[in-house]
Amino acid sequence: MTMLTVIGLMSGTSLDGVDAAVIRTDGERTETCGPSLSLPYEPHLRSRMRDLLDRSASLTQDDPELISVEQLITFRHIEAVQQLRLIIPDIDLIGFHGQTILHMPDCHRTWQIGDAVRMSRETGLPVVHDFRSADVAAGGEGAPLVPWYHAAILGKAPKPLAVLNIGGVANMTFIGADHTICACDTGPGNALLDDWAFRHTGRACDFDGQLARAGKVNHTLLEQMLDNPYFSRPAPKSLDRQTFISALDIIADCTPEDGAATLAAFTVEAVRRTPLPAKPAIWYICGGGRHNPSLMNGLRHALEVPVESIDSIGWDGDALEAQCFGFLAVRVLRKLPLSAPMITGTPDMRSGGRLTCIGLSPIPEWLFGGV
Ligand SMILES: Nc1ncnc2c1ncn2[C@@H]1O[C@H](COP(=O)(O)OP(=O)(O)OP(=O)(O)O)[C@@H](O)[C@H]1O
Ligand SMILES: CC(=O)N[C@H]1[C@@H]2OC[C@@H](O2)[C@@H](O)[C@@H]1O[C@H](C)C(=O)O
Repeated sequence: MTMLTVIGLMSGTSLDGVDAAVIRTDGERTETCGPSLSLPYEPHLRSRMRDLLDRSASLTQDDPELISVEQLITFRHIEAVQQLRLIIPDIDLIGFHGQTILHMPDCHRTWQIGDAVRMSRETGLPVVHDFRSADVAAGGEGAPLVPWYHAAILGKAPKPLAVLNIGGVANMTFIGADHTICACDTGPGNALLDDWAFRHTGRACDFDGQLARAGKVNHTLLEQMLDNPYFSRPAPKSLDRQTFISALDIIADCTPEDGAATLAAFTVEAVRRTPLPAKPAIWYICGGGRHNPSLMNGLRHALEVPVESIDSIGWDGDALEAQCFGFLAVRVLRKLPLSAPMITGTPDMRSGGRLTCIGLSPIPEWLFGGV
């Protein structure tokens, strides 16, 4: 199979910025991972994105604020591509996830913003995007999609294992001794903690878990948060960033420290309660939440098996999601599955994603000829 050099781009539910990574892959194997970077969104843009999330269910495509925010985040993604191309000029393809502003798989709706036409025009590269729509249209959860990548990169690691990505929302991939996969969103990741920290400290997150460490978990309020059928529902299942936003009301009267401790415990306890086919021998943690010692210590205590950063086995836990959307972009070109019953809950395996290619001349043979 032809190996392509791809830039993967992810703007996650933390709303913190764009993660971008170069990967050389054929959509089944990864030959090398190149440089990666993160470009933060400036605080005003973050707050405009938050406002959009609050009214996303009633937004229309022609909403002027939506269009304006979409252009700003697209511009930031283009900057990320330009910076990576200064290091690796020869790029074949871009995998552009965009920013999720709404995720309602029960209504067959999921919505990622990001202007793929502009991305293709300004970079002169083919762009794969809209990774989730075909899946929800087919009755799937539309997320998580990263298990394909976890399975590819951890093929040789001893099983059973689990990978936990702590982004705005947290999601896990379980890979059994027989290599079967089970995957789902576990519950909140950092998003609630970020919102709480911002409200009380003006900082974008509970930096190094300092607030949570200084507080006490309020177990009564924690149980109230966990009193939700989501946590006993079997996988596959997925979440919108805002699903558990009422937790912030539940802890409204807590001190900033106790509120943060209780939210960190919420993230951890949701992972502990996730129904799994077997107990993993080890959990590998990726995503920004692994930088928060309150979350990592909580997980180590709750899961009773080794809990390690995925960096400990040579992967960059901050770049993994961006690499994943580079990997998935090649799967889209090759029409390999993005959906599967055990991952997103579709009735069968199927491909997805869309290709946008503006003004490319000549069109490379591998693009439509099959890679
Ligand atoms: N030093 C740190 N201390 C505490 N939290 C941290 C630290 N560094 C990063 N984080 C957390 O990680 C978050 C960013 O994580 P990440 O980049 O994985 O999110 P994301 O890309 O939005 O993920 P997803 O797409 O999975 O939702 C920040 O919003 C913050 O909460
Ligand atoms: C709808 C959506 O954007 N979901 C994201 C989000 O962020 C984490 C979690 O919720 C996960 O389900 C997914 O992202 C990862 C990259 C995925 O699809 O695997």
